[in-house]
Formats: sequence, C-alpha cells, structure tokens
Amino acid sequence: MAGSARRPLMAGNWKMNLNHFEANLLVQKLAASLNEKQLTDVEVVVLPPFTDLRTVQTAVEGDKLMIGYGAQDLSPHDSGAYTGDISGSMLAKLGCTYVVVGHSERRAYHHESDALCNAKVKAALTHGLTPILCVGEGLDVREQGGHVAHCSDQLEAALIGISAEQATKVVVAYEPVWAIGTGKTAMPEDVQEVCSSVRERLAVIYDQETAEQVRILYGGSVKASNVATTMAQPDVDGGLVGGASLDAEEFANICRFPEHIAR
Ligand SMILES: O=C[C@H](O)COP(=O)(O)O
Repeated sequence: MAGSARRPLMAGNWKMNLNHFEANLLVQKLAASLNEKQLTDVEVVVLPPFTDLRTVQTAVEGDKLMIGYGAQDLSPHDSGAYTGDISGSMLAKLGCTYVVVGHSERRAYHHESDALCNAKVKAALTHGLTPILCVGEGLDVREQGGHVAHCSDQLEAALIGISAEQATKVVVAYEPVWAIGTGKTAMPEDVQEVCSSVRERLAVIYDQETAEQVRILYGGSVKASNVATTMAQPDVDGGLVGGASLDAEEFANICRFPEHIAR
C-alpha cells in the first residue's frame, strides 16, 4: 500500500464462529477499540456467518458504527428452489456491502469450481455487493513453483465476462492455502510477488488504469505482530483475517497497522 491511492481494507472473516449474541458483543467491542481517524484511514469490515448478519446490521445501524459488514458466501442464483442458498439480493437487503467468493475452504470442502466462482462474482456485482475473490495455491503447487500461474489462472477464470468497470469493484484476496490457520505467514516478499502478478494479470485482461484501482488483500495467519511488514508491500492493500479477527483487541491492533509502517 506504500504511496497508493487505494484505501486499505481490513476484513475479518469469522468463518463458522460466534452466535448472534457473541457477534453483537464483538462488533461493539471492535468499534469501541478504534477511533474515528483509524476507521477513516482503514476500511474495517466484518464477515460473520449468515445467522449473525441481522444482529450486526442492527448494531452498526443503531449505533452508527463506522464498520462495514458482509457475508462469507452467496448463491449464484437470485431466488427459487435452491434449498440452503442465500441470494445476493437477501444480503444487500441486510445492508451487506461485501461477500467472500471462492474461499479455499469452500473450494476444498464444497468442491467449488472456478466456473461457480465466476457465477458468484457476477451474482454479487448484480446486487451491488463487492466480491472479495479469493485465490491461492496449496503447498504442492508452491513447492513446484507454480504459485504465480495458479493464482493468475484462478483470477482470470473468475473474471470471465466481467467488464473493466465491474472489475474495479472487485477485491482480490491472495490466500496461500498453506498459510491459513497454520501460523505460517507467507514472507512479505512472497506475498508481494503474487499480489504484483495478480495486478499485472489484471492489466493484461483489462488495462493498467483498471489494475491500479483494484484492491488486493493478503490472508493467512495475519496477526498484529506480523501485519505491518506485509501491508508495507506496494501491491498489498489490506488483509483478510481469520482467527485473529475473533479477538476484538487483536483485530483492532491489526487495523491500526498504518501506525506501525515506517514512513
Ligand atoms: O479468510 C481468512 C483466511 O482464511 C485466513 O485465516 P487465518 O487468519 O485464520 O489464517
């Protein structure tokens, strides 16, 4: 993010944690831990389970908290006989502004394909939601040196049929699978390598101006103790934080990262 015009984004992916009582407590604590300047410098977003969204909406709107929120997944369909699905329009009605698409846990445990991710990106954009499109390689791919091509290919496949104007509204999250929930953070230079290659691929698919507008996040064992060096990389515009976002004080410290980047 060094010198970039892109506003940093720190998104807390709660995954399948916290009931709606706990969700209310966490969002209130988080908001109380950050001041107006910090919440202006960095866009802070939480991504609770579906069952917590109404509670988070009530807290955010009722107390005018400067915190955004969104969902962890959405249906590629708009409505109808899709048992268990939640549509983009339902999320938009709940005040969501973001939705995660293609998280590696969904790709692995629910066999989500690039084609399905592409349909979900389109569904999100149709309903005015910002997709946080996840890409990332497994350890085997990294060890064979295929990580850059793997992530670029996932990106390109998920953006088929998306215009340049729409692409500027997409957030990309680079999450190496081997760094998720393992405590093994990728080295800042490794993160930069993939994030810059993602931006280069966006410039090839669209143009340089479009590529410069897209925010690219890093996710994988982000903590307050390691966030600053990663965020100091020029093509990293924020983070997608899992486990550490469940602790209000730790996540607030992560969101304060600009104060720890040497200028
Ligand atoms: O969406 C978040 C990522 O999967 C990272 O999770 P983690 O911070 O627990 O490693």
